[in-house]
Amino acid sequence: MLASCGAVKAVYETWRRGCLDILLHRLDVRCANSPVRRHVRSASNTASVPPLRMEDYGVDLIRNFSIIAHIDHGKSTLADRLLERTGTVEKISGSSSQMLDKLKVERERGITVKAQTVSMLHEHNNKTFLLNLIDTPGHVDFAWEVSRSLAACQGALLLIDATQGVQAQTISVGMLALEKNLTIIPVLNKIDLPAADPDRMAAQIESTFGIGRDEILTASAKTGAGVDEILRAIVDRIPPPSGDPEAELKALLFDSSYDRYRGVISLLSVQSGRIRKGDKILLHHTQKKYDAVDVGVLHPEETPTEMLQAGQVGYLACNMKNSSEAQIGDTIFRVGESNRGPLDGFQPTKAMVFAGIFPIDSNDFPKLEESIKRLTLTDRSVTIQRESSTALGQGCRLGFLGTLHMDVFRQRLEDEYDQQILITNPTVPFKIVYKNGKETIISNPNDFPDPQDFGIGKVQEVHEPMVKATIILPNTYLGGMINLCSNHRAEALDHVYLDTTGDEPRVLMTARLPLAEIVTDFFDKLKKTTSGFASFDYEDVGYQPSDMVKISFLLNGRPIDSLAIIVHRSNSVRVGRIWAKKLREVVPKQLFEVAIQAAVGRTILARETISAMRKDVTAGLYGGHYERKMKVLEKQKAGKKLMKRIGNIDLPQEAFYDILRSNRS
Ligand SMILES: Nc1nc2c(ncn2[C@@H]2O[C@H](COP(=O)(O)OP(=O)(O)OP(=O)(O)O)[C@@H](O)[C@H]2O)c(=O)[nH]1
Repeated sequence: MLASCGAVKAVYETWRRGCLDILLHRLDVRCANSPVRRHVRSASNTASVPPLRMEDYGVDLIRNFSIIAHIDHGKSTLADRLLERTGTVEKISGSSSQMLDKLKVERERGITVKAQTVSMLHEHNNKTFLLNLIDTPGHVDFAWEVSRSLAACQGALLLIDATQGVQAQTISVGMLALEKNLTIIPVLNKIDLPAADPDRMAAQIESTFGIGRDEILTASAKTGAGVDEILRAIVDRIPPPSGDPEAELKALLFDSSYDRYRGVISLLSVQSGRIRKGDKILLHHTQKKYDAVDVGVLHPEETPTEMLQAGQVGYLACNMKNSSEAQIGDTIFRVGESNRGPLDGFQPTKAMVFAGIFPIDSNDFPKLEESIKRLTLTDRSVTIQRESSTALGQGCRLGFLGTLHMDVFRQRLEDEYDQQILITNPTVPFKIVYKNGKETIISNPNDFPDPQDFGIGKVQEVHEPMVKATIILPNTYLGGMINLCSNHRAEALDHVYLDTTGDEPRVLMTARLPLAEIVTDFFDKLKKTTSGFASFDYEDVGYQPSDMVKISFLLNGRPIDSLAIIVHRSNSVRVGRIWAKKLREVVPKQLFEVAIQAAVGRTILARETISAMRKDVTAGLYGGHYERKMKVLEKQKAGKKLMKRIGNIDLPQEAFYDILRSNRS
């Protein structure tokens, strides 16, 4: 982990600007002089270092692969070892470890949220191979990143912690790789740990994926043991990409980022033909034309090359100023060629969790909106819509792939854009089915129909999104977990034993759960119930009718729109009471009595009362110093700016902050 936030920000900015010498110096990455290492260079000293000749790497010398695994099983650490062992960088240590986790949020939380690409050169049987590695996130919320990355690969290292074995995400990412017909190389990692049990874990891999034990490698990404065998397996087992460099250009745009000087930088995987610096290119989706100003590979930083050809993965800068023009999954053609048969793109992402984001000071909305737009350039899975609230002013309603995704986005807004924000309670998208057959999806509780719209009104019913949850846990915790799921409206609970060897058999449990139940405190409860020994994954399985209601919270009869929530009717009284109590703690006393109510339509579920503040009868009796009085008045005025008015009640911004935070924790 880097020493301080400032240092991380500076390094990150430097990296973005392409001041590579400075970055390499800071990361303590130095070049060595071996024939392969001579390319460990910086873009700024290309005069002294021979450029990479991409034409030397025909498809038979290319291997495109990804590392996939459950969270924390060691992907980024293994990526570091591969970078070292191939001489792409010199020894990685201390602050520069987990080189591919570049974002501050990744370094602080120790998780990968953004897939990264890096090209390495590797000598094998007297030939130099070009290995393109795509490091992917492990958490379910970032499965879209994994899926996109796999589209540019022919093989995947499926990493499994030899002390923990197969976990929920091992299954989901492994299955994703199998679906995409990738060659899987299973690797049991962390064999240096005394608790490692490679034989037992190999049996799990065999029973889960049907992969023979003789195909399973063992390694320690920490010590470097087994890394040479992994490199050998990458070259020997993963098939080279197909594609004819002499054919017309077709390249898949699989990721993009924004550089404030050069505009959009796209990552592409060339499927056929060549793309050269200076080429005139065409993007299929927008039919817009650009000049390829710079092409190259990430080695590990941007290294310009003359061209990229079939089978290769690299970056492209083409003076694209508007990031929405770089559609992820789009095909890049060359102007003047037939431009037929665009490549299969990607399934668009589906936001599973929505929340409103508001500036602490309403005057900061334009800055906040700009920052959100910039940040979404590096994370295209976020959806944005403007939203305005009587309580919180102008803001944006954003859609995320999950609650961790939402939290990471919030942290990136704070870290990278210095924004101070309020974020409302997450809500899932509900489907409103009308009697005339129409359907709408709502992502904001304030759009939920009123109770009178049901029954004889125009609304037929409400549907909520469901997920199929997969939980892997030691047998001891099975009873507790079944209870937890049942308390969260789970259906179709089932379980099978993954293995029956060892002291503690492990169970794979499945259940159908409402998504709304897992976006609140489910993960915390799951951790507590299983002492942190369970792993959890879920997939979307569509909508089903459900008896949902909207709870509004009122202050002296006036609703606070930003606090409204949608819950299942069976939970409404309990949730209404808890929230009314929490509100009582954060709403300051006024000169009059304040009634806090939780209500579904006109039905009051809970009420709390804040008694009136006693008037200070001595106020004004003592003259005091004029300047001091003015100072106090000025201070109050500044404070008032951050106050939000609900009816005749002034609420400090912190009250919203506290209540919204307490509901997330
Ligand atoms: N003892 C030991 N520790 C390891 C090994 N590989 C990784 N670790 C440690 O395991 C933890 C997680 O490693 P990461 O490389 O961040 O795991 P990851 O899979 O990239 O994690 P995400 O990006 O969050 O999915 C870190 O503390 C590593 O130092 C290993 O072979 N042996």
